Amino acid sequence: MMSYMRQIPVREKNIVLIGFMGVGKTTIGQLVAKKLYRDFIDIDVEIEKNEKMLIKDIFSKHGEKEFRRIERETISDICQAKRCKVVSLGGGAFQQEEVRNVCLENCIVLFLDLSWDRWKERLDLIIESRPVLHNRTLEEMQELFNARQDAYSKHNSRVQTDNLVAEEVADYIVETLKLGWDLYQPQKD
Ligand SMILES: Nc1ncnc2c1ncn2[C@@H]1O[C@H](COP(=O)(O)OP(=O)(O)OP(=O)(O)O)[C@@H](O)[C@H]1O
Ligand SMILES: O=C(O)C1=C[C@@H](O)[C@@H](O)[C@H](O)C1
Ligand SMILES: [Mg+2]
Repeated sequence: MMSYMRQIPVREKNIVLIGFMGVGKTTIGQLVAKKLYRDFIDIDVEIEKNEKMLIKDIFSKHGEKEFRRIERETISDICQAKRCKVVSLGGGAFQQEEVRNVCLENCIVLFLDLSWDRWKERLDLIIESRPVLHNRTLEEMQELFNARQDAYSKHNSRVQTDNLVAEEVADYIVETLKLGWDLYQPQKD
């Protein structure tokens, strides 16, 4: 018997924002959702709601490995079960192959790209609530930033955000969507 792949129509696909911590996934995701009249889901917020704990407390009480398990399952469930959402991932989520696969198979994955020099200027805004940055020197943060770029390169489209405020990035995304995406199909792992 023939089996058919269940195809999700492009306009119903969730839009997933990826990129390093602090590039603006949460801020811009909220704006894009509003402009497209879609619901917004922030995976970090979802995890904190479900676990009734702050992420930094999950890290300190249960460790990063357990956080990554919860993160992977949360993303997998949402990306397969939901449609028409704007979803912002946490900055480390795309390091996991299973997360990359479920997002790229079911959603439109959009990479928010920010240069290291611009990122450094945001450090004070985010450091307190991002346990992954704690106890790291600036050089070690840069190593992490560089090491993660390979995973972020698996996307359907990229926005360079260095010279744009959040509202401008969101407008750019919405305009591009209206005009029709120029989507790449990244190589599978
Ligand atoms: N385009 C932008 N220009 C200037 N500041 C921005 C921009 N986007 C976000 N910010 C600021 O940078 C900080 C981090 O943004 P945000 O929390 O949205 O990042 P994130 O990518 O969701 O991080 P994480 O991966 O840790 O969840 C916030 O204080 C936000 O106001
Ligand atoms: O980049 C990371 O590894 C993280 C980013 C945040 O969004 C949170 O998901 C958590 O603090 C880990
Ligand atoms: Mg965020």
